Amino acid sequence: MKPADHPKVEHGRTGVLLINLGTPDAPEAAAVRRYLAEFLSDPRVIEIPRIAWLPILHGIILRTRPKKSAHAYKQVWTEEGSPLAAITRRQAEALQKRLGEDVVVDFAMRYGNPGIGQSIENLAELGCERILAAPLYPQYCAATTASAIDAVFGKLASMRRQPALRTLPPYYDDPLHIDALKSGIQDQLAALDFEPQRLLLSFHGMPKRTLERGDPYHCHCQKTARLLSEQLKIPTDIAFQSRFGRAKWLEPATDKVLTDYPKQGIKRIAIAAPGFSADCVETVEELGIRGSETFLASGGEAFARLECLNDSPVGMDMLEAIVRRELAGWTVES
Ligand SMILES: C=CC1=C(C)c2cc3[nH]c(cc4nc(cc5[nH]c(cc1n2)c(C)c5CCC(=O)O)C(CCC(=O)O)=C4C)c(C)c3C=C
Ligand SMILES: [Fe+2]
Ligand SMILES: [Fe+2]
Repeated sequence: MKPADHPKVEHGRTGVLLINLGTPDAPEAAAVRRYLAEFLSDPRVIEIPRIAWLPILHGIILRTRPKKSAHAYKQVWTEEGSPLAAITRRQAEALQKRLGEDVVVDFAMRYGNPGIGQSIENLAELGCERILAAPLYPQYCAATTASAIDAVFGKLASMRRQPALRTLPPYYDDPLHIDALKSGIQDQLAALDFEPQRLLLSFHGMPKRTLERGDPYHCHCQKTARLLSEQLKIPTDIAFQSRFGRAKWLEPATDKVLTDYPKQGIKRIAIAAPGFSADCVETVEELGIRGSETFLASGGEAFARLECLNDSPVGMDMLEAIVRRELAGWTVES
């Protein structure tokens, strides 16, 4: 939201900045290349010494991947743009309505547009002297959460008049989050009148060495999955998707699990992605299109991809509650 679009400019206000990963501006190779160049140059994402990584990135990856990824984005693109951008915008609009005019809610993307720096400037221009930066990643990961927060602090480092800052902690095991996931899954299964033999919880993968170096992401994913499966009456499994590069990634890999299920007599499954607060190319295309094809080609018979919490009422109830909790003592009552 630009300052001019917002009705009131006052001082002493509070801003909430919802942050997600980011997405290309268009489903075309050139736009995907710009986005991937920024994303994959981030040392929080690729932890290989720059001198070794940059020639691979520019010499190989950015020459081959944009075309392939653009094909995936084309299949999921909507009238409102990339699903991730459209849903994050709707989440910000819905939260703005719920929090009222004392708070200014905006959203930003770690890579691509709207950028974190510009969004913080806009909030400051609107008179926000206190900002809650809320990376919408339930599980903490240095590649996602820390990178987003680094960018927030990086912007503040360039400001003469800094706002006060709070950051939303990870909410992977928050009962409000587990409850919302449970309702989202149960409601969708009921609407589809579908009883899966197995529910696969697919999280975005990470190189295995990040776990060995102490990143809590893997533990956070395991805990979300365990708490959720304790609440549901369906047998669940966990898997990690979206492998990238040659290093060993967290296992088991989602595509391997989907190939193996039918061999074990598991032919009716649902798949959910509780590591994503909004549907995106990784859930709609990788799970919903390619994952379904893999499972059915391996002998599976029925496959349902369940949507993320997105801006659903249960998802927004949860987001409103965890945001209000962090704003306590600022301007809105918790
Ligand atoms: C939810 C948490 C995420 C983690 C952890 C994560 C790690 C991670 N990702 C890559 C490489 C790629 N990820 C891509 C897309 C993508 N990743 C996440 C989230 C996490 N990534 C989201 C929400 C998205 C979707 C963006 C969208 O526009 O819809 C992509 C781009 C798509 C593609 O080309 O396949 C890449 C590349 C690495 C290397 C990594 C950990 C180090
Ligand atoms: Fe990713
Ligand atoms: Fe992917």
